[in-house]
Amino acid sequence: MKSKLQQTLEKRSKVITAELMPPRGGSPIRSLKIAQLLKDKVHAVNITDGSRAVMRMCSLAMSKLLLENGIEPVMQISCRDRNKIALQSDILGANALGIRNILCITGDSVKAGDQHDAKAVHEFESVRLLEQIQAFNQGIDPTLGELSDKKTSIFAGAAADPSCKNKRSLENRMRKKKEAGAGFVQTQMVMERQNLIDFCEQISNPLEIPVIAGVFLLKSYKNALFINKYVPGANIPENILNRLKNAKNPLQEGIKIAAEQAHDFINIADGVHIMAVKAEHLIPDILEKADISLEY
Ligand SMILES: NC(=O)C1=CN([C@@H]2O[C@H](COP(=O)(O)OP(=O)(O)OC[C@H]3O[C@@H](n4cnc5c(N)ncnc54)[C@H](O)[C@@H]3O)[C@@H](O)[C@H]2O)C=CC1
Ligand SMILES: Nc1nc(=O)c2c([nH]1)NC[C@@H]1CN(c3ccc(C(=O)N[C@@H](CCC(=O)O)C(=O)O)cc3)CN21
Repeated sequence: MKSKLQQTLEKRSKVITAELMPPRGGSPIRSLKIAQLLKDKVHAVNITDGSRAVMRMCSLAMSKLLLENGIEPVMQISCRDRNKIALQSDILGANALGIRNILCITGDSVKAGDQHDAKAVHEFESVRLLEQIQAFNQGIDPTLGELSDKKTSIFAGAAADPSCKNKRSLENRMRKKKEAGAGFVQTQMVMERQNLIDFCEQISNPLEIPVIAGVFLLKSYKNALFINKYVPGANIPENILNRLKNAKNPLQEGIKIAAEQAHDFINIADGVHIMAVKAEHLIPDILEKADISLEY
């Protein structure tokens, strides 16, 4: 059975996804309460895997907990923390647990995080991870020819940054991801609409790969400066920084900016992915202000 995300993209309807960071502790209760708020507002909830190289509960466990609560997960897998045997076993385990969507990413350097002495593995990068999922979906065993206990059925996605200056390298990398089986692209937070338009027109549309555009809630001017400094690939421009700096209520201004972007980007791309770190409860408000919903 195909995931809701895959089915929606295949029938060319717009998708809405939201990002949820797993808990920093042993209890999922708080995160699940937030997930409940998103339940009927998005097609799927994306669970990060040690994003920014900061420790959190594993994406596999949190994705399974979402499934148990009737919410479709997109499990992120980063290649930073596990060798290929561990990555392979997590893919098989995710499939067995009913997780149908996996977002494959290379993973930020441990230097981006708060445990700089952690060992980075990086045996695979995003394209090799996608190739591995494609092989499992075809029933191919890494050493024995054929998987003895059935193939997997995973809808794999990739990340991309439409603001990447080197368009040729962006296109080459995207083509490799498509060839490796990527069925969708989730973008880095988009701050300049023209970058998204160019990416869709020049790269993703010709490759026939659907794009879910990243929208990131900036909670304040200080938060935007933090994101620019600590999130690799983030580049929040002057005009947005100034809006936050001059706003009487910066959080409301951030919600307004995110809503404007979501409203705009959903018509450029195939959907939007809303990220609101430590403020996921505000996602329904952003969607309402953007005037978009599941039936958009
Ligand atoms: N090892 C290799 O074989 C190769 C490595 N590279 C380099 O490795 C690095 C990683 O490249 P890729 O695997 O293409 O990166 P990736 O597939 O993990 O991510 C692509 C871009 O998406 C953004 N991103 C990261 N995490 C994201 C998330 N959770 N949601 C949305 N967007 C996110 C980042 O801006 C990133 O640059 C790059 O610097 C690339 O030039 C490039 C070619 C080959
Ligand atoms: N390179 C890259 N790595 C990522 O992990 C990533 C992206 N890009 N782009 C899309 C989203 C954005 N991500 C983010 C962005 C910000 C925080 C962050 O600010 N985390 C702080 C919390 C700050 C707060 O309290 O608001 C932290 O301490 O973890 C975490 C993940 C994860 N994703």
